[in-house]
Order: sequence, then C-alpha cells, then structure tokens
Amino acid sequence: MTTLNLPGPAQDQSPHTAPDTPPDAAAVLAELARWAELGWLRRLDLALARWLQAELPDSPPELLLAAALLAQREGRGHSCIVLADLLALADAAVPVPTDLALQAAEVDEWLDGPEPAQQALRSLMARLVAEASAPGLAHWEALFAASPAVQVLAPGVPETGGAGPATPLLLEGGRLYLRRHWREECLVAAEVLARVGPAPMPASGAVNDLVAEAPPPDPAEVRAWLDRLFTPREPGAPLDWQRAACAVALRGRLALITGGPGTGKTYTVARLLALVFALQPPTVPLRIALAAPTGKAAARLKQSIDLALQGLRQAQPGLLDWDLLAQRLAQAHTLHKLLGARPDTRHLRHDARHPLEVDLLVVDEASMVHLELMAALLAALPRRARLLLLGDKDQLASVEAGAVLGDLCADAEAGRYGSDTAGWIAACTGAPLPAPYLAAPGEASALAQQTVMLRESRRFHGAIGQLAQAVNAGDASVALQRLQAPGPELAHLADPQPGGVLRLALQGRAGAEGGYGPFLQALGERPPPSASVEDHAAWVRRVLGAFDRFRLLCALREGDWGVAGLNRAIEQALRQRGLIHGGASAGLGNDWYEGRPVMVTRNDSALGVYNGDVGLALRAAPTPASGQGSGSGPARRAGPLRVWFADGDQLRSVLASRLAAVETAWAMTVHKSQGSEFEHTVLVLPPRANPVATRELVYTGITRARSRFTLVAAQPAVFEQAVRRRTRRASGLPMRLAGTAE
Ligand SMILES: Nc1ncnc2c1ncn2[C@@H]1O[C@H](COP(=O)(O)OP(=O)(O)OP(=O)(O)O)[C@@H](O)[C@H]1O
Repeated sequence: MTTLNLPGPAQDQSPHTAPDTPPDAAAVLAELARWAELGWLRRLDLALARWLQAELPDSPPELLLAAALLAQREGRGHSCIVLADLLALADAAVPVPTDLALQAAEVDEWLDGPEPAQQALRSLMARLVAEASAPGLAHWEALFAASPAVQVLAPGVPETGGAGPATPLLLEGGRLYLRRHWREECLVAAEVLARVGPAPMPASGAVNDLVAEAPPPDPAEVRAWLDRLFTPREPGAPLDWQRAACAVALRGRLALITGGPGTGKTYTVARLLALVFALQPPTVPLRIALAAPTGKAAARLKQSIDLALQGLRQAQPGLLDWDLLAQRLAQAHTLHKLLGARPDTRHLRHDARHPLEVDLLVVDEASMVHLELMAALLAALPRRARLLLLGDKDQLASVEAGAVLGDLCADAEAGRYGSDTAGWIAACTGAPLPAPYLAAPGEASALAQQTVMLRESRRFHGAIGQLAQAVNAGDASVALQRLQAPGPELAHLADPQPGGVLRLALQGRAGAEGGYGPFLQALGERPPPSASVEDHAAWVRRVLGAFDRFRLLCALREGDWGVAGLNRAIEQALRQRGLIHGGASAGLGNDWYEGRPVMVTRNDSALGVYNGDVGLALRAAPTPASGQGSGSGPARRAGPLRVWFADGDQLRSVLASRLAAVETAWAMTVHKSQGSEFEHTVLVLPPRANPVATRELVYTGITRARSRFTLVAAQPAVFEQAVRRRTRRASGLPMRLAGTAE
C-alpha cells in the first residue's frame, strides 16, 4: 500500500484519458500502466491485461480493465469479480440485478491505493459505461461473450465446464473468474454436496467401506455414550452444543464445527473420536488422520486431543480400549504433507486417482484453508471417509484466494436446522433444540444440518474475551472503552512514533512486563560446550518456549509500522545493545545471527518445512574437534547455525544455510499468526486508515492473546474504522451450495 502523496484522478494525467476521447484499449492499458506505476495495481495484474491484448488485439477495453482488476482482486483473496460490483462504481443508476446488488453494496476498495486511486477507477468506469451504447451488465456480458478469451456459462454448469475451449477467463452468472479458481470452486461445491447427501454404495466391499456405510447408530446408544464422555448434565438442562456437534457429526460424512477460541472444538472432537471408536465394530480398523494448515497448528491439535483423551482415560480407565484408540490416531501433519506435496512441483501425491487411505480426517484451523488447498483435499479424500472441519469462521481467511470456511458456515450463527435434525439432536442429547435455531420452511440446507457453532468460550471469560466479542459485533466504541478500562489484561498504546512499539518489544508494559526480554535471557543461558546433546535440546526447547510467549502482529507488511520496518528496528536495537551478533562478520550469511526468529515463506517438502512455520536460528550442540585434545577433555567445535522448530514436544532442525525462503519474524502479519497463541500479543495498526485493517484482522489479532493484549494504534479512529470494516470476499461458492435444500 503506498502512502505517497498521489496525483489526482485519471483524466488530469494522461493524454489517452482526456474526457472527450473514448477510452479505447490503448487508453485503458495506458491508464492501467499508470496505476501500476503508482503502486495501485501489481505489475502482474497489468501483465494479464497486456497479454490479453497481445494475444487478442481486438479485446474490448472493458475486458482489459476487468482482467487486470480480476488479477488484482485475486491477489487480495477474491476468487472472482462480480461485474455488477464493478459497474456500480460507474454510476449508481446502472441497472444491477437485485440478487447481485447486495454484494455491490459491500464491496471494499478495488485498487491498492488511497482515495485518488478509487476515484481514478470510478472515473474510468464512468467513461467506459457512458461510451457504451447500451450501458449495463447485459452489455458487458455480451462484450465478454464475444471474446475468444472468455467462456460464458449459465450458473451451475458442472465442473467439467461443458464443451468448448479452455479459455483463461470464465463468466458465470455475472461473475468473472480465472478458470483455475472456477474449477476449484465447482469441485469444492460438488464434493461438499456429495458428502452432505446420501452415502454412496460401497465401491469395493473392502472392510473400510463399511465404516461410512454402517446404518446411523441408535440414538439411545449415542446418548448413553455422550453421557459417559461428557460431564453429566442436570435433568432439564438446556442443549449442550458440544454434544449436539457430536450427534450431528455422527450422522454424515462431513461436519463443520465452528466457534471462537476456547469454545471447546478440540475438546469436542476428542470425545467424538472416542464415540466413533466406541460405536465401531471392533473388526473394523478405523484409520484416523489429523491435519492442519501449519505445522504448529497440527502439533497443537494432536497435543490437545492427546491431552483430552488422557483425561478421559484417567477418569474412566475401563470405558474403552484406550491403547487401541491411541494407535489409530496417527501423528498430525500439515495438509501439504498429508497430501504428499513434492519438492519443486505443485503436483501432490494424493489426488482423486491416488486417494488418501483414511476413514476419518480431522482438519483444524480450517479458516486458513484456501480454495486451491480445499479443492485438493476434497479431491484426494475418498467420499466414504468422514471429514471434520474445525475452525473459527470469524477469523481472517487465508491470504490466498477463497474464504471457504466462511462460505461453508454461512448458516452457522442462525442454525437453520430442519425438523429431522432437531429430532436427532434431541434424541441423542436429551435436550430439545432451542426454537430460534429451527429453520423457516424451505430454509434448511443440507450443509446447515451438518454444521454446529459452539457458542460458549471456556478460556476467555475476562477482558480479552469481552473485547473480542465487542469487535466481532462491530461495536467499536464498546471495544475502545474496554481497551481503556483499568486492569493488566488490556492496554492501548497511542504513541505516534514506532519507538513505543520497540519499547514494548524489549521490555513489555506495566501489567505485561517482559516483551522479548525473557527470550533474550534464555538465549544467553546456552549450556557450556561440554553439555550433553540432551542438555542442548532442553535449552533449545526453553528458548523456543520463551520466544512463543510474546509476539508483535502487524496489519501491514511494509513501512515503519509494518513487519519489515519493525523487524529492522528491533534488529538494530538488539545489535546496539550487544544482544545479537552475526552477519558476515561472525562468519554467517548476511542476514543470519544466533537468535534470529524466522518464518518459512515457501513449502519445501524435501527439507520438511512449510509456509508459515516459525523457527529460531541457534547453534547446534558443539561436536568434538577431531585430532585435538587437552587435559580437560577433547576440544569441541561450535556447532553450525541451524533453524529449530518445535512440533509439540518434538524438535526438528534444518541448516540455516539451506533455508532460502525465510523472513525475520520478531514481527509478523496477523495473517501468518493464525493457528498460534502467545501469552502477550501486541497488535500494531497502521497510523492512517487502510483497507487492509478489517474487523476480521483485529478479531484474529486479539484472539491470539492468551492473557495480555496490547493495541498499538496512534489514532483511535483507525481502530474504529477497522472494526467497522467487514471483508466480504467475492465467491460463487455460496451460490453453488445454495441448492442443498434438505
Ligand atoms: N465441556 C467442557 N467442560 C470442561 N472443560 C472444557 C469443556 N469444553 C472445553 N473445555 C476446556 O476449555 C479449554 C478450551 O477448549 P479447546 O482447546 O477444546 O477449545 P478450542 O475451541 O479448540 O480452542 P482453540 O480455538 O484455541 O483451538 C480447554 O482447556 C478444554 O479442556
């Protein structure tokens, strides 16, 4: 995002865009080039428009503009653009069909620039629309349909795309797609619908086909098991949504369990696994897989499930064959690893032809699963297998295109259960479904029947939970009041200089002392060279643990208040204080020093590191130097610098020199922090309003904090605007799933 003082609207700038000249293809391309120059568009976005024009010189200017904007919006996480939204920029009077008008009202900025960027686009759109003989959506659709670059489809055509050439662009029901995303969307919708529908016939008669083909269990038996696995409920107590989630998940091959942090999603799934295991005939070897988008989230999932099962086992040792259940629970993996990502290729080992050998798959932090990954996962998972998606639908969606969990959980808040589901839930849990969650006639989609939202946070009772709630409700003034209330949990730093953030990082604040101080101290307490490998590993664990207690999260990547600026400032301050030593002078690569926290930015399955993994550069345990000795034992050579990662209790490390795609991680983006929690989390908002700062971003930042949260916002207005700004990603998935009436 540029913060330059930018020139005004387009017509003042370019000879191609004088108001009385019709904006032809050359004029539009020149204008797009100007926007790219100003940082409002990426070079990549411009390149798509230029490529189209080079390949098809007759391309209409409207299509060139739409293609560049489609590429730009794709980079902002949208799977498509809604042409009606674009046309609405030109003139409120442009006819927009009512079903699309809702989306038009919710669009955010189209260009990565301040108001002059938006004005430039509106102005160009107004002129394009004014020049058209028959302005409006139908005219644009006709123009696009005439281009060999665009295939036009009626809404809901199956994933094959029907007949016709594989054009790069695709227009369906007023939405313009890059073909790739359209195909992924169709696949996700088809797979979801197939899994919430009736079970397929066994394909091979193999023993595991019986897993999902078994008739639904007897609700009385389910209820008896739920009573054993959950804390006893008082007669007449209201519905326990955790039990309801288990009941719903038992009924189908796909279940979505959503809820804020600490609402017991993992607690519930651990009991659900025990329940499925208990109801399974002992002859059927149930294969359970656990996965999450990042290594850390996967390790956390496994740890929480193990802990919950241990608790159950201690309380009721004779209830189940706990050892067998533990054996069935494989190690948790990242989704990339589960799917068999290979080095140097996007190709995955598992796909529809080489499906995963799994009967029940649990995916945590599903809000981070983007469209492409979800499509790959659903393609590779046999339809007879059970899939449980866990996540917080209110969190930020992935950086990549798609907001799949949000789209799938469209009905989660309202419930919208049909009478069948309500009856099943009541029979399995012993409590009636509260009337407000019943669907109105015709409203109960098949997907809603398989979705449960957990509503009570078991972790956040205090100030952080209340703040998160106010933000989620869009109530900026209550959120600000909570931030200013006395107490150690919350604080608001309104320092107009980044120096205040630096102090927080190095010392913490009143009520949340420390910052990175305890980490730096642990780093300095390296065991002596004579220490054993075990002692060295224990030290690495201590340092990693100390690092994970505090984190700076930024809305922006660039600038003094972004990840890049704050990382630089922290490194400089630490060097000045003599707390880090490194770079070329210490015989290390320029960027490396002991204690450097790094985040992996590209999957490398050969090294076993995945995008988003955070590790610390620490020297390996010293090794005896060959051929040397002294009276006090063999001399030891300092170990090489390795980057250490913790997956729960497991440590793994990679030579720092082999990790090419990493960035320093004293500060990281809120996006990349998903799936992690820190004792004290600091959220740094930009000094001026910025479309990147949204309600979902603020909510995600706050809910990363375990016990202390600090907001850094020089202007309270920036926080207020962010809380009011909801992101809605353009996607055709809700439309594709809408035909799922029960
Ligand atoms: N019904 C319950 N009774 C008692 N304790 C519970 C119950 N549900 C959850 N908890 C406890 O609340 C805490 C949070 O639960 P859990 O970790 O399952 O939540 P979560 O939704 O998975 O959280 P996150 O979003 O952070 O992953 C845990 O300590 C768990 O043991």
